[in-house]
Amino acid sequence: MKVTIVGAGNVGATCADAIAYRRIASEIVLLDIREGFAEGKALDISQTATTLGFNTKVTGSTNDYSKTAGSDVVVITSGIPRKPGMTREELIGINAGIVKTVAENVLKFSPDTIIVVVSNPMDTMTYLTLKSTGLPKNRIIGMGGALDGSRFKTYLSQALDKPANDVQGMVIGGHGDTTMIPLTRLATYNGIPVSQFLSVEELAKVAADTMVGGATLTGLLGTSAWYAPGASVAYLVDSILNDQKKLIPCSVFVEGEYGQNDICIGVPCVIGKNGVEKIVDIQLNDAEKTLFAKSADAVRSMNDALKSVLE
Ligand SMILES: NC(=O)C1=CN([C@@H]2O[C@H](COP(=O)(O)OP(=O)(O)OC[C@H]3O[C@@H](n4cnc5c(N)ncnc54)[C@H](O)[C@@H]3O)[C@@H](O)[C@H]2O)C=CC1
Ligand SMILES: O=C([O-])CC(=O)C(=O)O
Repeated sequence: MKVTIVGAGNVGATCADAIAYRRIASEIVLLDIREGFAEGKALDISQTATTLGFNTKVTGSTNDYSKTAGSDVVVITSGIPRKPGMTREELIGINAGIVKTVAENVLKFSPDTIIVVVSNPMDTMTYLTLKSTGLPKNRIIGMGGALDGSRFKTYLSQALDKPANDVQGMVIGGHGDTTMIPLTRLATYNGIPVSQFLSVEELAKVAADTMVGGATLTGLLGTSAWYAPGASVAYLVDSILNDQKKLIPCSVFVEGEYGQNDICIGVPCVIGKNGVEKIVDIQLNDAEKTLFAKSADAVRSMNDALKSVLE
């Protein structure tokens, strides 16, 4: 199975590293516009093969898409990341043009691929990819919910003082500082509602910390995060390539689900070899429904900014 990752920067290279190390694919191509950069990252990752014990072929390419031919999955991480004090939405002006061109180039050589969109603002870039390529909606997947969920579970585990892998939880809605919806009501510690252990105030703090999880890291690092994002992409790619049918919140095109139409937004999806195989309808309560509708309005209004790019 072949995976191409466009953008060999922090997230792209980390994701390639995780996919190789975890033996998720047999071949990885990293592509970047910076001369020699993707080749360098690929060579460095290749040289971990014997110490980490994988045989995945990892190669790099400077903007030569013919090397990506026949990819089963293409991950788009090309574009600029935010700096402290910025929102993801502020990246739209530069990233929209990059993502649109990259998607066009990728499809010339891998017409049957599934595209995973990572570049921010991710929900908007996912919608742009869907509209500009005209691909069926099951083959365009925005990655955000897997990462937001992993942050949510980390903050929950810290509040509970319990191991992270004993905690279950999900984040739906937009992948934005104000649009994310951590579903605290449904989060559990090994199946026991976390509300049995944490106060309303403690749960509200976990939710608030989760929502600004990316901004907190951007403030600490001076650019946005990459270890958890890269690992989250690998987790998603694994479910596609190995047909694991994991339930992962992803930004996908909705047609009536959760009461919304004509946007890409984070909803729980079964992810397998066909990409998005099912959107799972969770019974939200009234407060959650209101939050989801508000999140969808914000995501929709960002799509208006794409009009000139989509013309
Ligand atoms: N959806 C999510 O959960 C997350 C999204 N992101 C987003 O992912 C994107 C990448 O972030 P980083 O890797 O940290 O940035 P980075 O700056 O480290 O890497 C981006 C790479 O894209 C390359 N690039 C730019 N234009 C290109 C083009 N036309 N073709 C090929 N390559 C091109 C650059 O040369 C650079 O190497 C950002 O937009 C960031 O906001 C980051 C973390 C999580
Ligand atoms: O915060 C950012 O800009 C990058 C991102 O999407 C994340 O780490 O969640």
